[in-house]
Amino acid sequence: MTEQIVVGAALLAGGRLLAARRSAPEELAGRWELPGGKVEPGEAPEAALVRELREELGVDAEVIERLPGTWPLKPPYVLQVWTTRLLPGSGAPEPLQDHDALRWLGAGELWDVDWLEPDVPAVQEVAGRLRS
Ligand SMILES: Nc1nc2c([nH]c(=O)n2[C@H]2C[C@H](O)[C@@H](COP(=O)(O)OP(=O)(O)OP(=O)(O)O)O2)c(=O)[nH]1
Repeated sequence: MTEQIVVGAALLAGGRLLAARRSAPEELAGRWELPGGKVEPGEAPEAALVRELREELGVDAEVIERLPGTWPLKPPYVLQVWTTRLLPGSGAPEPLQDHDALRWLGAGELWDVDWLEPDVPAVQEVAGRLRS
């Protein structure tokens, strides 16, 4: 089966990471993730990220760089993560779609939320960057 990419955004601002709490489906609701979603056919992953951030959070963002790693989700999906930042003039993120809460987490707060398991290595990678 061909892998299908789910893109996740490590949205960074002022040394903090944005975490989003899923509102659906039932088995994922209440768990925290990096905002993002499925790449559409013919779409570049970076473009999918920008689109998903606009749809889900109402923000204008840009992609900075890919975090090393590809993490398995429910087949055929795999998670890949990019650091991103808000563009000047963007509004603040709001939980418009798929989420019912957002939190900006500082370096010492990254593990205060119940991340979906596949996100844990990505958040560890971000943790190293926020400390340095
Ligand atoms: N967006 C996102 N999804 C994640 C993460 N970690 C993780 O296990 N997932 C899972 C949850 C979902 O089963 C799947 C992504 O689906 P999604 O519902 O976010 O995708 P989408 O916005 O494109 O929605 P749809 O087209 O299916 O309605 O990957 C993560 O950090 N971000």
